[in-house]
Amino acid sequence: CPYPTSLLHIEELCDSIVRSHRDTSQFRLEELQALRWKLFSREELHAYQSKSVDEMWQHCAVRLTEAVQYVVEFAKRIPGFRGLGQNDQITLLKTGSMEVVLVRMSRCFNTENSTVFFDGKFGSTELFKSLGCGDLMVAVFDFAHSVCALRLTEQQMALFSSLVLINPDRPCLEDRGRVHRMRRDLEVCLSHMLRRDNQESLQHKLYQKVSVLQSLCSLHVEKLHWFSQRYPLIVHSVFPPLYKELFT
Ligand SMILES: CNC(=O)[C@@H]1CCCN1C(=O)c1ccc(Cl)c(COc2cccc3c(C(F)(F)F)cc(C)nc23)c1Cl
Repeated sequence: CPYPTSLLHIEELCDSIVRSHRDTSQFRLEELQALRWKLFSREELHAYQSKSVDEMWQHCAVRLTEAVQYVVEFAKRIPGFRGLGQNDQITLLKTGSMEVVLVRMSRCFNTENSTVFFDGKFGSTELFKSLGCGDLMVAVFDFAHSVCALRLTEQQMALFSSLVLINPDRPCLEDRGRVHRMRRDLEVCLSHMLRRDNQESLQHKLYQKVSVLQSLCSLHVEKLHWFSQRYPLIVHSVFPPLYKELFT
């Protein structure tokens, strides 16, 4: 059959996704590099650790919601996303936005001391002790570390993020075929870019990361559910509406 997607279309698609990622990445790499040795003092660490569970969850939820909003903006700029039905857009974001937040967290991770950028400085898992879910934090840090180890360029990160979002296997999609066609074009983009970067070996590593992400995020949703059971008021009153819409 004729090659359905012209090379020009693929190059344009790559460029627009890289541009969207750059315009919606919340923190510029240069900023994060400049701050990477700004660590929390023992007093600051102690202050976070003495916060109550609900206070710390609330603190994180505000940041995660802000990050999700940047991911929503990124998704809206992926060519074809706005052409999907409203329900399918919500379905893809409901399940994929936290996964992209996780992928993006790797940009804010310092593998030399296993710290992540949070509240303006870099902190270790110790910082999140009062959340009461050490296993989730260890999993979040390990994943960020493993993505960091791939040393993705911003272009590769952009395409990887779009592949995480445009997933035709998500449950209850109405027009699965349309998502599948978008996904196929993005896969052609990624392999085109990796060939150009002479890094084809990265392809299967990235697809492996996608499956790790899905298991990790089901753990997250489970934790979030546990938290909303224990602190229903917080989730229903304080959690910003988008967060509630996407994660409850
Ligand atoms: C540069 N900073 C960042 O990128 C992140 C994302 C947006 C803002 N932000 C942080 O400040 C941040 C950085 C690192 C960490 Cl470990 C955290 C805490 O992360 C979480 C605490 C509670 C629940 C989390 C859940 C759960 F369970 F809700 F799905 C899921 C994810 C993935 N992270 C959770 C946060 Cl909130």
